[in-house]
Amino acid sequence: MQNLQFITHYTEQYGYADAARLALEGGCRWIQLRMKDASPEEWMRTGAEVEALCRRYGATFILDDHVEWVDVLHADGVHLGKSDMPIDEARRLLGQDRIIGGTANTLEDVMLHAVRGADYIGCGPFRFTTTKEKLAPTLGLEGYRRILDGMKKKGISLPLIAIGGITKEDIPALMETGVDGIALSGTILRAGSPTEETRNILRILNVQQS
Ligand SMILES: Cc1ncc(COP(=O)(O)OP(=O)(O)O)c(N)n1
Ligand SMILES: Cc1ncsc1CCOP(=O)(O)O
Ligand SMILES: [Mg+2]
Repeated sequence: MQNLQFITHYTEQYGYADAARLALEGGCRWIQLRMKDASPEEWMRTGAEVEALCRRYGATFILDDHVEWVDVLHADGVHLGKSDMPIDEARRLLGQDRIIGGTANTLEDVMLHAVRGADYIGCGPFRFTTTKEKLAPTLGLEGYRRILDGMKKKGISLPLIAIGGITKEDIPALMETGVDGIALSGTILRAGSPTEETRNILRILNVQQS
């Protein structure tokens, strides 16, 4: 599993597919297409575009929320939160070969996802972010330490990626907590060059993991 997931977000400067392309050009190989409030037509059009980009770069392509479009858009999987389809139901529909990620804010969330058959956990938010509305309580570094320690004690070894308001400067300390990777949107999209920023972030991540 990759240690950097880029999550699309619409900005004045970049559309969803442009954002994905910039992250891919910078070396990211795990893209989540997240388009809150997009119409089914936009999902089909942009989803096809991002799928083609991911294939060209050999990247993993997952959808936010929409289990029903994983097959249609030839996605590799889906990311599901608390108000989305339960992971065990998605697993029954998608089979063992698709990737299913689950959102967690507590150890209890992680335990439920583990029992229901998630492949990885998106755990956060690390800190406040404007990219998502209705945020769960922020975790900070201590929150990740606590959850990872609980997972160890329970014998849960699912990959856990940190998410929410993460900046480049946060990466060393976050990786020190033992998380397996990070998911980013704003930090990459706000950079002068999202492609160069992605490259720099991957460099920091890979130094941390070597
Ligand atoms: C990697 C990752 N982690 C968490 C989330 C949040 O998912 P969810 O709680 O369903 O919220 P929305 O993204 O659907 O607004 C995520 N998308 N990706
Ligand atoms: C989708 C999501 N879930 C929790 S925080 C978040 C947004 C992450 O984006 P950013 O890196 O811009 O804070
Ligand atoms: Mg969701």
